[in-house]
Amino acid sequence: MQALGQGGAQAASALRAALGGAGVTVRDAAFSTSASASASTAASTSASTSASTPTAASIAASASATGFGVVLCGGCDGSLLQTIQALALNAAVLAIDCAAEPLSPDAMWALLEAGATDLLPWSSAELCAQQVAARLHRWDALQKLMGSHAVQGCLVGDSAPWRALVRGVVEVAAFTQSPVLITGETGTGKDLIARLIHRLSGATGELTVLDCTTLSPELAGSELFGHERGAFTGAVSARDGAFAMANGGILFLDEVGELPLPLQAQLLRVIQEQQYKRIGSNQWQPSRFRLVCATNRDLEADVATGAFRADLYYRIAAWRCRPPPLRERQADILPLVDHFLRQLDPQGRGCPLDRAVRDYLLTRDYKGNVRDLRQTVARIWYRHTGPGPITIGDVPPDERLHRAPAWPDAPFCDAIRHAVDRGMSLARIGQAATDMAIRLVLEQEGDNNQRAAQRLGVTDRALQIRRKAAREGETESRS
Ligand SMILES: Nc1ncnc2c1ncn2[C@@H]1O[C@H](COP(=O)(O)OP(=O)(O)OP(=O)(O)O)[C@@H](O)[C@H]1O
Repeated sequence: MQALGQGGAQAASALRAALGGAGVTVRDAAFSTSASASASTAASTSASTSASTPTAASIAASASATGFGVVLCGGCDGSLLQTIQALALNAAVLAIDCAAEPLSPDAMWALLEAGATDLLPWSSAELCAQQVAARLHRWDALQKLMGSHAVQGCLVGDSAPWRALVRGVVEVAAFTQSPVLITGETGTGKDLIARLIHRLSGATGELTVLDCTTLSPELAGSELFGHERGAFTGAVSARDGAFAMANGGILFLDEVGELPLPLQAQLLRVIQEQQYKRIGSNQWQPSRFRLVCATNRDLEADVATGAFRADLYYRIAAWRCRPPPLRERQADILPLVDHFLRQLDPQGRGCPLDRAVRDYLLTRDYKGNVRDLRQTVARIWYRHTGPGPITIGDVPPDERLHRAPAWPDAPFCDAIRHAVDRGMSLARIGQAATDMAIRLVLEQEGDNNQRAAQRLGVTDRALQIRRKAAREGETESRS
């Protein structure tokens, strides 16, 4: 372990040189030296994200594309966490622990929570460079895939929770062979995600989809295992089952939570042994498939009650993902509306919406999530005729029942009444409402100032100033 201290700049410089040897292009090498003995050294891959703090020496370097950062940490303090937070807004950040004493687990978690994507211990410049290079190349490949038509053309959405989900899905699909369990409410895109996993997995075989709700006990065996001719009455010819069809590809078990217990046992055996027998045959047939399952049930609760086998659950849930419901990613509503309108338009151009329709679509409650939104858009589109934007009159009469209640609504009035009764001034009430709105939107947008400002209808700079004032206000009230 090399302590950075006063040698921080040299260590960063050695790493920078070694990164060149490991195939990473260092784009910028602006140093600012450490002010303290236990200096942190920050290396960022993007010139625009180079940052130095009073306790950090920094270099800026570049992997290949933009958007990667490497931060050498000689300790962990508030200013370093702020540096990482700032870098993480625009870059995937790799932190390297170069402290004389290894960072404590709490400090490591703090770095990850501040936005570091990964954390490595410092060993030597050469080994670190290889580790950094491997991660940057992976992140670069991941970023390219995320921007590819295969992903962008099918999964619409740019909100922070949606992007985090897609990043995880793309990574597990393209770089592992892990089974995937997709859980989530109806209409959140589980089926689309399964199809995306198949496209990115590099599997040569087909995507075989089996809806477990349609598996009747009488037919399930044949559906899964296939049968020989004459195996039972009505088996006039031999037939392949799902395990045969999925060989070399992906078996997608939709609504896996509905699988009856006896079939769960049979499925487990096939997964473990990677072979099966057709009904009416004694011969084992090999089948290698990747398993992707989806359900809107709480399978862990089903395991607890015994409705779902624990051993099967841990087999199918090696990697889990949960597409968030639409209410947790409202920023995706209008892009989805636009996508569906272009799909509906025979010319593929889509159609603008007037403000009232936009507001209606943004505030409506979508119990069926994206499917519900798509159907709503289709119903409005079919009523629309002639040139010009879609107007509020195009919303079908029965749809209007879903209109969100007028705002400010009763809970809002109650909250204000409560504040007034407690003797709050107008200025204090206004400030609290503004601070709350900012906090909520920043949470939803993963602390991205630019997107939050856009949603709140203020400039980037204005939001930064407000946030700074709020932080200063908090510090004052604490002291
Ligand atoms: N991110 C998205 N981008 C574009 N279309 C989407 C997206 N998410 C869902 N959809 C569309 O919404 C509809 C429902 O999606 P999907 O069938 O994948 O949901 P699901 O979660 O599998 O639903 P269920 O649990 O009811 O089977 C589909 O028409 C799908 O194309």
